[in-house]
Parts: sequence; structure tokens; C-alpha cells
Amino acid sequence: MENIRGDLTLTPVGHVSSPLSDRAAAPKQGTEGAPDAWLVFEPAYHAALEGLRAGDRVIVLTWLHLASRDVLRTRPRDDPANPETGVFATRSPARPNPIGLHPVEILQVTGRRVRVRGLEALDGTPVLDVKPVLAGDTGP
Ligand SMILES: C[S@@+](CC[C@H](N)C(=O)[O-])C[C@H]1O[C@@H](n2cnc3c(N)ncnc32)[C@H](O)[C@@H]1O
Repeated sequence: MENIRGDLTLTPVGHVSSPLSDRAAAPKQGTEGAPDAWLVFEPAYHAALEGLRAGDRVIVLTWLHLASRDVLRTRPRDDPANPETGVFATRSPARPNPIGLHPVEILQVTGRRVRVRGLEALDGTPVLDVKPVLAGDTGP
């Protein structure tokens, strides 16, 4: 059986180009007033963009590279009024593997760049993957 406990190697396929540069000032989620942003893909992955169209809803997976990875418990939304809880019960960027999950709408596809509506990842955030939203993603 394959050893799943070893280190994994992930290769970013691109990065986020965004006006957001301040973690504290960034919206907590894309639906909370986040600006539009570009996903800029490495040339090696251009063929993987084929089929993406303006109007599509996709899930962007990012690596929230500035986040702490040694945090296991947190207060949701950094609110002292909230009780501390395990990070797997939250969307906190601080977690053992700081993968960001961003459902967004595609606004434009131009060459190696894809413009998306409302993305709260900071400028320079590595992009790991893009997947289409499926009808069943939010449950039955
Ligand atoms: C609460 S997380 C949610 C991310 C994603 N929507 C999710 O649910 O997985 C969003 C926050 O992460 C922080 N953030 C954004 N880009 C980051 C990065 N590259 N490294 C670390 N933190 C980042 C910002 O403070 C932003 O408000």
C-alpha cells in the first residue's frame, strides 16, 4: 500500500494578482466585499485552461502561504466573543496545511490569465488548482 504519511510535493500552477496586500484588512470570505482578481497561470499549464469560460463558477484552491502552520485551535473570525475551537471546524487560514477554498465566478479568460469575481486571497498567493462547481457540491 502506498505510504500516505510522507511529505507531499505540490507545484503551484500560478498565482493571484490582486489589489489586496494586507492580511488584516482582507475580507474573511470572497462574498464579503473582496475585489476582483486575476489568476495568472504558469506557461506550462496553459493547456489546462481550455474549456474555462466567462460566467463559469469554479472552486479555486490556493496555498495561503503567509499563514501559520502550527495552529490547531482558534477563535472563529478572530472574535474574542467566539469560543476557541479546533481549526478543522473553521475556515481559518492558520492550520497545518493552509489550503484556501474559494468558490468564484469567472469574469474573463485571456491567454494565461483568468479574471475572477470576489477573491480574498492576497496578491502573490500561490494557486494550486481550479475545479468546476458541480450541482451536488452543496449537498442534496
Ligand atoms: C478566513 S481565510 C478563508 C480562505 C478561503 N475562503 C477558505 O475558506 O478556505 C481568508 C483570510 O486569509 C487571509 N489570507 C489571504 N491570503 C493569504 C495568504 N496568502 N497567506 C495567509 N493568509 C492569507 C486573509 O486575512 C483573509 O481574510
